[in-house]
Amino acid sequence: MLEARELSCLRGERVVFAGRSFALPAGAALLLTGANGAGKSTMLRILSGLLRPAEGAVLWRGGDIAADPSAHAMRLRYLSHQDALKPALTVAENLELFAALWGGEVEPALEAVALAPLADLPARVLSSGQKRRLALARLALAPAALWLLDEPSTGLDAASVARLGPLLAAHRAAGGIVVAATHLPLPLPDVQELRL
Ligand SMILES: Nc1ncnc2c1ncn2[C@@H]1O[C@H](COP(=O)(O)OP(=O)(O)OP(=O)(O)O)[C@@H](O)[C@H]1O
Repeated sequence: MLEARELSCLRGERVVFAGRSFALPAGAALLLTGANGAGKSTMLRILSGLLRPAEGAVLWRGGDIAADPSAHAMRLRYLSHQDALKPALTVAENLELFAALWGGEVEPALEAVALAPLADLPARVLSSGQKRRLALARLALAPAALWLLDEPSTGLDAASVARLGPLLAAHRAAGGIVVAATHLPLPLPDVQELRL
């Protein structure tokens, strides 16, 4: 369903990676691993369609994602390094912004990341791990075929990492695909690895 075909990426004059290919069927998961600067975040940006590869193509169900970027944007959830929260809005209001775009219920999404008790706090007072959990709550709002996750568990305590397990499993059981860049273990069984 998601295919990377002979992807190469240049940053400035430097080749970050070249000739990388993989194919992921419905329900599959891929871990992007490698040293700092190896190109994990860059690969996620290419898979999201935000960055064009120097060579190669990303295909969804056999069609180049570059042919219809807005259709690709609609099918994905891209969680970058930044949590992209509005600090003055409450925890619930931050999620309502995304619910207005994608649909879904705010309360169960907050419960999925154990943030329901903090729903009325302004996002600016959250700890860094709580901010990450609020970003992750977007995944629980409404289904999307492709999750691209950049270091999803950074800053999370052990219980919060464990809570990612059922979220990821439910997404994959419904045919969703996950690609995650990480240095840390994730609760993601039956996962392929691409070392960059
Ligand atoms: N906008 C840019 N202009 C030039 N070089 C860039 C740019 N963005 C990233 N790079 C370079 O591309 C390479 C890959 O960066 P990337 O962020 O993808 O690495 P990473 O594997 O995610 O690293 P980390 O483990 O530190 O998060 C790095 O050498 C980085 O300096």
